[in-house]
Amino acid sequence: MKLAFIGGGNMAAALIGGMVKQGIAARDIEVAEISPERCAWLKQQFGVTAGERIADLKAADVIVLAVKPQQMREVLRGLPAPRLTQLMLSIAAGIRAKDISRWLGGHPAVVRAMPNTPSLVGAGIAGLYALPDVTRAQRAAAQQVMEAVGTAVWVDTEAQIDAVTAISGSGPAYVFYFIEALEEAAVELGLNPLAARRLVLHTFNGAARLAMSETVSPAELRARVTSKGGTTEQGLLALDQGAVRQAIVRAAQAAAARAHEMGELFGQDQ
Ligand SMILES: NC(=O)C1=CN([C@@H]2O[C@H](COP(=O)(O)OP(=O)(O)OC[C@H]3O[C@@H](n4cnc5c(N)ncnc54)[C@H](O)[C@@H]3O)[C@@H](O)[C@H]2O)C=CC1
Ligand SMILES: O=C(O)[C@@H]1CCC=N1
Repeated sequence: MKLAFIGGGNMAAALIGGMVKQGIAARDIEVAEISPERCAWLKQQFGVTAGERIADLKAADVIVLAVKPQQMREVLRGLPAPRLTQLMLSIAAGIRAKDISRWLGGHPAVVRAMPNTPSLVGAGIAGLYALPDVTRAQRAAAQQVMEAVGTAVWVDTEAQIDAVTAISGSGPAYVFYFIEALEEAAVELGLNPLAARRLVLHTFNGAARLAMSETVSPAELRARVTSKGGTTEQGLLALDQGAVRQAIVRAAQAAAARAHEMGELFGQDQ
């Protein structure tokens, strides 16, 4: 499968890096990226072709739209739309499939994907949504692209892509935030920064792996750590006093609301 990326920023690099690591040939990936420095970095890092534009866009089986939501309209309006028939796979937050289709002169083959940056290490999770006229083969191609770097799940309504954006698209940032905070605490408690990082990262990795391997709920796993009258109980009490659970729920709600808002703001024609 030949892939053309439009935009070679952070998320595109996570996808491309993950694909190359999984054995997808770098010669099958071409990137259109307006920053010459970024092009040089992409070439050097992954061995892919990168330049201001894609020499033969028609030759790509899938075109991955990986620019910022606010750039999408202008970028799509600049494509030779009537000559393009292949699948457009947009990873942009908020931007609706029908807007992408309209900006491409009524292009029917649009799939929205919401990946995340752990794709770089083959541990991504992506949500997928297809316009009704997307063929079975095109749906399979979209899924294949995302599964090259992790797992993919189809959602039934486009609004659910905003939810996926808030949970797993933005999610790694919430996790990194928690990691940063726990590392800070470790250092304040007297551990050296190197030891702090190792303890925290292994704790996250171990807890995530345990949760994925067990059939019991995270709540049950938490209960198994929490000895009556012990240390964890005091730690969790402080989290509850700080309303951390509610803050996490609010964070996801705020991210989903912004995804919806970006769709409204950047999906308009002027
Ligand atoms: N960063 C993340 O974790 C995730 C990002 N996304 C989506 O991916 C898209 C890209 O996000 P990031 O990679 O984070 O942003 P970014 O700013 O790192 O990447 C955007 C890239 O597009 C390039 N660009 C701008 N105009 C262009 C044009 N006309 N032609 C070619 N390249 C152009 C920029 O130079 C930049 O390198 C966004 O729509 C975002 O919503 C989706 C899931 C996760
Ligand atoms: O922050 C953003 O808008 C993008 C979408 C999901 C993750 N990053």
